[in-house]
Formats: sequence, structure tokens, C-alpha cells
Amino acid sequence: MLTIALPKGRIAEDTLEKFEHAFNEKFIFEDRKLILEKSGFRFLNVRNQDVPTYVMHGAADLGVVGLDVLEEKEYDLIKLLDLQLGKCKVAFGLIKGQELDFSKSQITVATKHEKIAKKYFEKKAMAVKIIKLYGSIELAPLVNLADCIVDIVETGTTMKQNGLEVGPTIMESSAHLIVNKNSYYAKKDLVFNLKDKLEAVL
Ligand SMILES: Nc1ncnc2c1ncn2[C@@H]1O[C@H](COP(=O)(O)OP(=O)(O)OP(=O)(O)O)[C@@H](O)[C@H]1O
Ligand SMILES: O=P(O)(O)OC[C@H]1O[C@H](OP(=O)(O)OP(=O)(O)O)[C@H](O)[C@@H]1O
Repeated sequence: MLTIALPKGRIAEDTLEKFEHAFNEKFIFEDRKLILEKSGFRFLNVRNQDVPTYVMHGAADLGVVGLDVLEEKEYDLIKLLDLQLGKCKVAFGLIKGQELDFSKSQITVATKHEKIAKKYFEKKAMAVKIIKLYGSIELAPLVNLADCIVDIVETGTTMKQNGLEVGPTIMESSAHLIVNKNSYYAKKDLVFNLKDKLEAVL
């Protein structure tokens, strides 16, 4: 049996569709249930940011999560397979017409991706004040909460509709199948069988 933590929402749905193609079985969470057990798999329905935590602590063997979240958590987990879903980038958002002013003594950045933003500025040896937000990040520069934002960009529509421009990209992201080191070795056959089956339907 393999236990797999899935992030509630679109990535979980798209992942279960891949499982359906790979194993010729339908995998659907019933109503408000958080566990789905079928055909040798136990899927857990968890919050996006909690996926690496379940996998790191061994409550799940595997998980599906965006590289952006993995980078934020800094856990030592193995990236097994790029599922090629949830493709996006983590980039700056700036008020239209403005540029990142690297000569400023300190830049205030609003973001959900605190560590990614911090590392970016550390590399440039620049002082940064991070304001941690949990959603609607694009709002922050519009109401002077921050000079700019670091957020997920897919089509760029959210930024555009809120008078922001997409600035420099910090990293590209897509959903990956991840596994903890213990399960990787202890359940190697099951893990690799799953990897091969999923790879065949990507
Ligand atoms: N517009 C988008 N297009 C493509 N991928 C996206 C988009 N927004 C987010 N993602 C990817 O999907 C993942 C989940 O995004 P989602 O917005 O559902 O989570 P969240 O709200 O950050 O999570 P949580 O529920 O833990 O707060 C992100 O970490 C990112 O990798
Ligand atoms: O470039 P786009 O295609 O417009 O997509 C980017 C938007 O998608 C995500 O938001 P989400 O819907 O997850 O909302 P939240 O982060 O504000 O909760 C992200 O935080 C951006 O706001």
C-alpha cells in the first residue's frame, strides 16, 4: 500500500485523472471524506502547503506538490517525477510603469513565498522587508502595503487586471511527485512501479 498526499483543488483533480489513465480505475474522493482508499493506494486530501509535512513525517509515502512549495519548505525529500501539471512561475509583480529600484536602502515585498523572496534578495546582498500574506497578494502594492510582490504567475491575467506588470522571474514551477527517503528505499518496487505507470501517461 502506498499513501499519497494530494493538495486540495485543481492539482489533486488533475493528478487523480492521471491515476485513472494509468490504472484504468476511477479515483474520486467521496463528499467531505479526506481519505480515499482504492487499488493499493491511500490518497490523503490535504492543504497544498501541508503536503511536504505529511511526506516528511512519514504520514504519507509520497505527495504531489509544486516546486514553489517544496522550495519554501526546504525539506529533504526526493523529487521522483515531474507530473507536468500546475505549471507556473514565481515572479515579481510591480505597479505598471515601475521597475525594481535596486538602489533603495530597503524594498518591501508582500508574498506567500517568504523564503524564496528572501533568498533572491540575499543573493543580491540587498535589504528586504517581507510582509507575509496568505492570498490576494496582488492587492498589496495597490494599497501601499508593499513596494512590490512575489507571487505565482500563470497567464499574468490577475496581475494585469489589477494594474500590475510581471517583473523578473525567480523560478519556474510545476507539480512533482515527491517521496520521503524511508519509503523510497523500503517500498522501492511499489514506488518505481507507480513512477513508471504515471510516466507512461504523461
Ligand atoms: N494560476 C496558477 N496556475 C498554475 N499553477 C498554479 C496557479 N496558482 C497556483 N499554482 C500552483 O498550484 C499550487 C497550489 O495552488 P493553490 O492556489 O491551490 O494553493 P494555495 O492557496 O497556495 O495553498 P494553501 O491552500 O495551502 O494556502 C501552487 O503552489 C502552485 O504550484
Ligand atoms: O497569472 P494568472 O493566470 O492570473 O494566475 C495567477 C494567480 O493564481 C494564483 O491565485 P489563486 O487563484 O490560487 O488565489 P490566491 O493565491 O489569491 O489564494 C496566484 O496567487 C495568482 O493570484
